[in-house]
Amino acid sequence: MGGVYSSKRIADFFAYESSELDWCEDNYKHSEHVVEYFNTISNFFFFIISPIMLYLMHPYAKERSLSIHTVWIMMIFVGLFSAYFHMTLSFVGQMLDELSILWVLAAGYAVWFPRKLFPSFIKDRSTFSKLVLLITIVTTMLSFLKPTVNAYVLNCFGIHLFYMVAVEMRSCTDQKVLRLAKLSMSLWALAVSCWISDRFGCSFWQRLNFCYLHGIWHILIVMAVAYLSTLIAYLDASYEIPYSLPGLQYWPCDKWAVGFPHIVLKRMPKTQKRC
Ligand SMILES: CCCCCCCC/C=C\CCCCCCCC(=O)N[C@@H](CO)[C@H](O)/C=C/CCCCCCCCCCCCC
Ligand SMILES: [Ca+2]
Ligand SMILES: [Zn+2]
Repeated sequence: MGGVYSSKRIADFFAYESSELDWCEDNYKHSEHVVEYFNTISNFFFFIISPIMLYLMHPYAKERSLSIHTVWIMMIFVGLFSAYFHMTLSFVGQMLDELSILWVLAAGYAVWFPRKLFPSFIKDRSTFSKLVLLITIVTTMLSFLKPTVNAYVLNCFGIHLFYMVAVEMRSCTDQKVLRLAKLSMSLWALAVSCWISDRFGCSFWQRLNFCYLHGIWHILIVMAVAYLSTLIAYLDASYEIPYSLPGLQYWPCDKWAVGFPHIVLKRMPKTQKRC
């Protein structure tokens, strides 16, 4: 590790195009200060969707635990670092982008990983969260060893989440929940196809003069996370706070085919106890 990094100055790690990664979109096409213009501005969706999700999740987080808000607060930083990365294609940008994704995944696992799936030596969520923290710190350090593999490792978490949802849905009969699961899985599959196609099929897309698949991935993945996090939060609420009678609804209108999914608590026990 020392051999790779020691001969470089700090400024080199911040330099434009110092990352080994370069996405399919043409560099400096629209601005001399922004390397990949569409890939940069497509992160705008993180700044729109994150506050909406924070707002929609609030009644559930208030009842369950306010630490749940960490996930969508950290997603704002993912958008920020991702925009910085595509603006500069710098090594620091790449690491900030990838490590912020790692830490948001860690936050998600710490707050939502089902208790019934905890390893047998773990008794409560607080111990599980400490274990997640330890693994995340070690993984953060390992990520500097071979930065080019980081993105593939991160995508493996997507596969794990997909698998967990598929297993959970096998015993589910609620049509609203099944629909949400199908939507999140389809969005994720579409997003990953765009990511892979941009990475490995660039010459084909260049011939078609359409090099925007990575930007489209940004938009689809943030939507997939919005759908998935609500689904997981709903399953969590059904196990952990069943007395609050959680239900699923779409915002702004439940009858529309598309919208932001969120949890409604039909009974607010904490408030009732005080009366
Ligand atoms: C029980 C656990 C619940 C955990 C829920 C938490 C979900 C939040 C997870 C991840 C956030 C993803 C953010 C994507 C950021 C995009 C930035 C980006 O484009 N970076 C690229 C470089 O520009 C980089 O190459 C991308 C690397 C791959 C990242 C893969 C992330 C996995 C996302 C999992 C999404 C859920 C899929 C739903 C399945 C049903
Ligand atoms: Ca490029
Ligand atoms: Zn990106």
